[in-house]
Amino acid sequence: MLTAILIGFMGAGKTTVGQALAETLDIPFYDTDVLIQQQTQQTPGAIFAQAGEMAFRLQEHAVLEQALAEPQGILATGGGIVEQPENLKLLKATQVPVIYLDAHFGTVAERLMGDVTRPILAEKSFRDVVELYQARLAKYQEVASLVQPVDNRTPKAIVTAIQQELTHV
Ligand SMILES: Nc1ncnc2c1ncn2[C@@H]1O[C@H](COP(=O)(O)OP(=O)(O)O)[C@@H](O)[C@H]1O
Ligand SMILES: O=C(O)C1=C[C@@H](OP(=O)(O)O)[C@@H](O)[C@H](O)C1
Ligand SMILES: [Mg+2]
Repeated sequence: MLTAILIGFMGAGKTTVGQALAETLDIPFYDTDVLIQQQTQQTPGAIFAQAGEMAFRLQEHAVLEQALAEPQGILATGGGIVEQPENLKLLKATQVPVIYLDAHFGTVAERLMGDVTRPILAEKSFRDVVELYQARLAKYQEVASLVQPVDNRTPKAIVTAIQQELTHV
């Protein structure tokens, strides 16, 4: 079984913290975006541009199911994992701790400013991104079994806090 699944908005640090946590625990690291890229030979940006968001979401659902079947590891998801009701069902049903990396909007906005690798940002106005953040917040909270605040904390400090939380699960 996986040790933890990280969820949260773009820029919360799921990929960064997930990788560091997997290294610390010496177990495999999986990231839905990387799995999609490996299986399609296309970046998320290219899939969004050529086939559209729904094609990306279908791939994302498929790799989530695959990753949930892995015998061990840490899984970082994409921020939009909560967009598909089927994914919400999977995340609620799993015995794997689902950790919400909780970042204030200001934190992610600062980190994502000027980012060209996230297609969702390219398509949306600032106002739309604020609305998306607000709409997704409830969904992250709905499926999370643990919440980890990440504002003004280093990835290392967050990894340590998650390790402590996991020992109490
Ligand atoms: N705790 C942190 N403190 C400072 N910068 C961070 C932290 N976590 C992530 N970052 C930076 O924020 C950006 C987004 O991180 P990333 O791990 O890609 O987030 P996500 O996978 O949630 O979209 C990267 O440039 C990363 O280096
Ligand atoms: O929030 C989203 O809809 C997305 C988040 C991205 O992952 P990160 O949350 O790791 O940036 C990536 O899956 C894709 O660009 C779509
Ligand atoms: Mg990521």
